[in-house]
Amino acid sequence: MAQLIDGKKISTEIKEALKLEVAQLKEKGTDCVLAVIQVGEDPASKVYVRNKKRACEFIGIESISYELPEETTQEELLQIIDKLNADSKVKGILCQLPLPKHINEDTVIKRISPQKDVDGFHPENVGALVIGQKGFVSCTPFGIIQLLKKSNIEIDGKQCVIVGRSNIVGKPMALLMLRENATVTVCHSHTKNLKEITKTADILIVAIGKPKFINHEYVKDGAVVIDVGIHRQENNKLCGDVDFDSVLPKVSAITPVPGGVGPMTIAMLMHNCVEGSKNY
Ligand SMILES: Nc1nc(=O)c2c([nH]1)NC[C@@H]1CN(c3ccc(C(=O)N[C@@H](CCC(=O)O)C(=O)O)cc3)C=[N+]21
Repeated sequence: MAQLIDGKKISTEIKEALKLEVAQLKEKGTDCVLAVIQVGEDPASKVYVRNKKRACEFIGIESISYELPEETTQEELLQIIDKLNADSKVKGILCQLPLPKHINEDTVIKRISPQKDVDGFHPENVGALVIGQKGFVSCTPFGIIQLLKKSNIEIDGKQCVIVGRSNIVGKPMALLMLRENATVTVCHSHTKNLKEITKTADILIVAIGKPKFINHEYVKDGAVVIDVGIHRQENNKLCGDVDFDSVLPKVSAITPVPGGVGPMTIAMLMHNCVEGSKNY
């Protein structure tokens, strides 16, 4: 029987530990304050932002939200970021992606102070990850490492295949798995013979943004499968990039959607906020 990797449960344990830590920080006079900026009306973003605020409330992190209209100019957004950078009370700044097309995401990410960049998207934090220095690590890949460790899944020496090479998941994921001594292969839209490569994976991490793309033909017997995708289907149910029912008989462990990677992303965001608050 395959092991179901319970992201909901593991994320709750992490949040409970953080709650204690935040209370201790408060006693010492340090408040954790997270600023969350959302521009426009993307419905999926709204759900995620709501979940983040809930997590903050649970842990005792104060969240300040900025819900800005779609027409907000880049200059206006940068001014808000400058103000938050300068506000010593604010320990973390998160600007929900994607941003409207008239705003340059790279410019916005760069403007957030690396010391408050709890998403780990700033080039300084990404660079720190590359060379193994301290810095904020992107929450989704960081959460996946925690899921594997807390599920007692060995990473050292294992063959890890990552499908997807985005800046926020695929690339940092590859670096983190490398740091854990896995042998890492990154596949993407130009990869030839994808199935043959994914079938070599002891640990297969899928972040491609296509519903149920990975079926049993892509998976080796006994593999561990981590599904980063999240899609709302016509019947209103959520599914991932992996065809869960198709691969289930083959895998030794797998993350469900929902209740797998998603809740861990939020838990690691909270972790980063608390870590960031300690630096003040
Ligand atoms: N600056 C920035 N930082 C992010 O971390 C960021 C972002 N932009 N843009 C979008 C992605 C996506 N993301 C998710 C967070 C929580 C769930 C989550 O809670 N998922 C639940 C279900 C949620 C639901 O009901 O729809 C689950 O999988 O169980 C999913 C996805 C954060 N992102």
